[in-house]
Amino acid sequence: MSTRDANDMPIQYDPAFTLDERVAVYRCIHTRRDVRGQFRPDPVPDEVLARLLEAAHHAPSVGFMQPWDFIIVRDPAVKRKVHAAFAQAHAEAAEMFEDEQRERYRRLKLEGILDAPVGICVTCDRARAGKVVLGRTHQPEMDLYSAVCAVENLWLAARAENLGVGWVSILDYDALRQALGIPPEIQPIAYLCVGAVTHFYAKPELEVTGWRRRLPLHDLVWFDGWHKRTGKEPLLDAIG
Ligand SMILES: Cc1cc2c(cc1C)N(C[C@H](O)[C@H](O)[C@H](O)COP(=O)(O)O)c1[nH]c(=O)[nH]c(=O)c1N2
Repeated sequence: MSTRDANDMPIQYDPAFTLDERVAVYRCIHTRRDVRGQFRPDPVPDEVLARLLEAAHHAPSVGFMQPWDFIIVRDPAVKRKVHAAFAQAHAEAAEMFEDEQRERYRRLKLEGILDAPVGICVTCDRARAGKVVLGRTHQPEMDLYSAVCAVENLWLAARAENLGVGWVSILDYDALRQALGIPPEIQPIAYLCVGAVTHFYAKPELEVTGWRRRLPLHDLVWFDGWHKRTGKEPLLDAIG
């Protein structure tokens, strides 16, 4: 079998996923969880961390911009700075909810910054590929979305490595910049707590605690236009 196309471009030699591989990919997607309170202190070996970063670095990016950097946080003193930034934002956030919901918010565990053996901050260098970027000409925020794609790749790879990841976004960007020495022109995207876990929950914690339920996919699918559906589409039956 040729490994080059008619234009001499290299092609994938064995492109089809086997059934087992396909099952594994979907299992990874469906069992990935946001982990907050179940971290174990065991260090994450460098070769595993390297695989997670490779996975992140192979995410799609607008114009192949690869706008990300990855700050690895292991020093407890640095983690404490990030945690202080979280505590400040968390207190402010609680005030934004009303009455009974505020109390419920306060009871939620929403980060594992000090418990997780590693933190990874994913950032976005918005100027990395110059002023005019292929694919970003009309949607300037595409570089930010690209960095988020890297986060998701890392999150899924971590699940496949049996590691938990928790995204902490209850953080003021400038406070996070200060804690990690991130220059002002670099946009922090995600602070991720990463590590081995005691267990993965079967469902999102926000679902189990009654904060919010998973919406039926059936109600979110439309055809050939916003909010168009006859109700007889076989795809909707297939979704269930
Ligand atoms: C952009 C973004 C930002 C955050 C999150 C996610 C994403 C995508 N999530 C996790 C979020 O609550 C979680 O993904 C959903 O509740 C669904 O649960 P599973 O991820 O399926 O376990 C999250 N969780 C948390 O405890 N503290 C946080 O600050 C955040 N921030």
